Amino acid sequence: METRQQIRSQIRKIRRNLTALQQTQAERLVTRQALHFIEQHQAEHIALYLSFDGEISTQSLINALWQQGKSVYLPVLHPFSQGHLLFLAYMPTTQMQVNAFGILEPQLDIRAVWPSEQLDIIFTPLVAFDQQKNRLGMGGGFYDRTLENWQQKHFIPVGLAHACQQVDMLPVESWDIPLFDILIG
Ligand SMILES: Nc1nc2c(c(=O)[nH]1)N(C=O)[C@@H](CNc1ccc(C(=O)N[C@@H](CCC(=O)O)C(=O)O)cc1)CN2
Ligand SMILES: Nc1ncnc2c1ncn2[C@@H]1O[C@H](COP(=O)(O)OP(=O)(O)OP(=O)(O)O)[C@@H](O)[C@H]1O
Repeated sequence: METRQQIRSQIRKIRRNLTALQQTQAERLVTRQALHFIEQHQAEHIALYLSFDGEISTQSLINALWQQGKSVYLPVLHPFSQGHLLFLAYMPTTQMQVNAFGILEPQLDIRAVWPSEQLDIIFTPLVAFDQQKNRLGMGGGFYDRTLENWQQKHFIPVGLAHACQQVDMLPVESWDIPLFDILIG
């Protein structure tokens, strides 16, 4: 069995090599599915992420949600609680900055912090997933911590991924949290 680190680097490489056309088509497919999922669940407060490293793009989904008047949130690396995320409101006017991983995130503003318990859906990035909806991320454990015991919380965690990110079986660790669903572009 391959190690988590081997799977990460393999899939990240494949993902980075998707063509612009493949990326655009996947974005269109996943946006349609996500809008349908949001409508089904009557979700109003929705956490997304800004794509990097070949991740399926969330840009057209975010634009559609803004048009519908939904509230969109993005993850921000917690300033002192290492390995934890905060979720901040994201609007077209939000001031952005580049974080330690080179990903754009809202500038920390206490007034924009939204408790994860009050989110309806958390759409998560992921590197690899399997049929059991196990999720392998970038390796920081950020979403594992956020999603801990999600069944007892209000929000639903849903992964967004390219089809090429699916693997037969992920080696699972005790802290890994299976997702409610994964939408494949
Ligand atoms: N778009 C997006 N945003 C996200 C995540 C994500 O996976 N995707 N995260 C999900 O958790 C958090 C950031 N987690 C990350 C963890 C590791 C690396 C990373 O690139 N690590 C480098 C080496 C480490 C370094 O540069 O210090 C690498 O593996 O090449 C990036 C993001 C929060 N925001
Ligand atoms: N709920 C948790 N509580 C404490 N530590 C955790 C928790 N979840 C994960 N960790 C720690 O975080 C580290 C990274 O975990 P893992 O490799 O599963 O991250 P990942 O799922 O790939 O990343 P991410 O969730 O950020 O996308 C592990 O060393 C693990 O010990």
